[in-house]
Amino acid sequence: MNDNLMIETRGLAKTFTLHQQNGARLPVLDGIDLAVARGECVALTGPSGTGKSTLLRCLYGNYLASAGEVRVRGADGWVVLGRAAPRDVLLLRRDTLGYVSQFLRVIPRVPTLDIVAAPLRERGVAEDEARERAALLLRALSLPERLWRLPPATFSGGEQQRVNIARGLVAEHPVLLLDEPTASLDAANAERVAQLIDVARGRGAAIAGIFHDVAIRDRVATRCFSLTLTPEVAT
Ligand SMILES: Nc1ncnc2c1ncn2[C@@H]1O[C@H](COP(=O)(O)OP(=O)(O)OP(=O)(O)O)[C@@H](O)[C@H]1O
Repeated sequence: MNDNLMIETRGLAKTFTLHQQNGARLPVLDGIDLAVARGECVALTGPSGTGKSTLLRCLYGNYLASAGEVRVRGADGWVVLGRAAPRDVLLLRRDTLGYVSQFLRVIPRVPTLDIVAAPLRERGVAEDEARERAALLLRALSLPERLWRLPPATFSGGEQQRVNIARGLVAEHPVLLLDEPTASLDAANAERVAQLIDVARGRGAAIAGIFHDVAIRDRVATRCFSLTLTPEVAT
């Protein structure tokens, strides 16, 4: 097996069962074999509704596979997400799997700097160092320093997205899952995020992401993984 592989899916399928719709079944992913190695940034591509976000959520363990499996290389070896104990999935998320969703989940009254530093503190990094590293990232993302002491609830969409990215990148997880990390950003800020993605790849992170903006995708992705509509959805 390739020593550099960090994520692997084998025959992954995901079908949603819609309980509110008389149990209607919606097949979204089928037979997905995806492998992402250290230093790669794989862009998930395909038309709307082909399951790009669903695939990312399966890789994070938010959605369980209907068939096949998702494996992630944790600190102590491979973990099969569907079979792992909840505690092991939490440890994997703390130490290995970073996820940057499109929108920041705002925690009332917590200042921006603490929101960004939290993943480091959860891993036992001392308060001062955690804040220093958080500040470095916020500076790299050009978030004005006057905002760092404020909770981000009232920030603009682009400011909130940069806080979210800083929080997702700060712990330098070996695997990064990025769901449209530049969707709300102007070109200059999108380029700053692209530079941070390059830095993460440079330290050996394995990255899978959704980048609707073709220019950004071409800028950051080392290759594309294309999804197509499953036959049942296409008809
Ligand atoms: N939790 C869910 N329950 C039921 N159906 C879902 C759920 N999540 C996603 N779907 C369905 O799965 C399909 C794929 O959705 P998904 O968001 O993964 O697509 P996508 O390729 O990321 O789309 P887009 O490019 O438009 O964001 C859609 O038809 C969606 O309605």
